[in-house]
Amino acid sequence: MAATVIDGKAFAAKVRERVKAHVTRLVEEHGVMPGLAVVLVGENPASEVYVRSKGKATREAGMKSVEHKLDAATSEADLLALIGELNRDETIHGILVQLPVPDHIDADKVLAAIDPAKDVDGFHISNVGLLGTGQKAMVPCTPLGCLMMLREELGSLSGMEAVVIGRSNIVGKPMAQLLLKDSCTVTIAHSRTRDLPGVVRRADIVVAAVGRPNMVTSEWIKPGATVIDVGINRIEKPEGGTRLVGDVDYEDVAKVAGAITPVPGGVGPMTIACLLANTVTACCRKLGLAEPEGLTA
Ligand SMILES: Nc1nc(=O)c2c([nH]1)NC[C@@H]1CN(c3ccc(C(=O)N[C@@H](CCC(=O)O)C(=O)O)cc3)C=[N+]21
Ligand SMILES: [Mg+2]
Repeated sequence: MAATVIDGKAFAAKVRERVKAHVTRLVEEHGVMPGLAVVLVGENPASEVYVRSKGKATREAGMKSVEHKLDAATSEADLLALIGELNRDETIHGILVQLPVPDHIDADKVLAAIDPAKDVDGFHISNVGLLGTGQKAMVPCTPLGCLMMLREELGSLSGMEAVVIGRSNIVGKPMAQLLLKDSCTVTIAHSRTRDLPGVVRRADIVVAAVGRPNMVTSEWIKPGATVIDVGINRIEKPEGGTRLVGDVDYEDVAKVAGAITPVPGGVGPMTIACLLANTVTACCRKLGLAEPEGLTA
């Protein structure tokens, strides 16, 4: 039986509608328009595409969108000064500094300078610590989007075996925390894991976030498992040009999985929807309002 395709694009559209409804309420009942600032340092064509689509999605949701494009030679001090201004700006509820930043800038220092309450990426150590101790945090957008899709597809995740492939601070580790919070038995596997296929074969839920095109194949997958593909790899096509593929060999894995996310059209659109969701959440928290329904973990 062929796997169910988890339509991230369609689900993201639903989340964005929810975001829009909350934004309308915030504007009409509280006179506050949530604002998101995205900061991009240097020229990277892929990053510029993401920044543009984030800005467009933000405006479509009825929110304020501010983009700061800084020269690649911008000093760390100037970037920190801009973050300070955005921290103090009452019209800005969310701040995202697009990663990676150029080598002469210390990313950890930059992330630590963002007001944790405005840290819509959830990368500040204070949010990392809050999430890790089960407290109210800002949750990183990609793992949050993956969790929303898993809950939508599977209902309760309680007791399930989850294997996260990849141990990055932006996906693997926070993903594992969220799955643990939903009472999964969680394994974080990575490049040094012995018998990676054998470990992944135990999983009811597989989240692949390694950055290796088509690495996960059908022999790794327990029949019926739910597979979330976080990879976004641009590869050369034999006939010229490039195409986007995930970390999962989609055609192959779809033959045995119960459900699978495509690339593109899976995790990517959900990441952007969750960025908007986090901006609304940050705004609601600042105003002392209840957590916005359907937008948090
Ligand atoms: N501080 C920070 N936060 C981020 O969240 C962040 C970042 N830095 N740096 C770059 C990555 C990348 N990223 C993506 C978001 C959406 C898609 C997306 O919507 N992708 C579409 C396809 C887009 C295309 O065709 O290129 C899809 O998967 O369907 C992709 C990638 C967020 N990132
Ligand atoms: Mg790794």
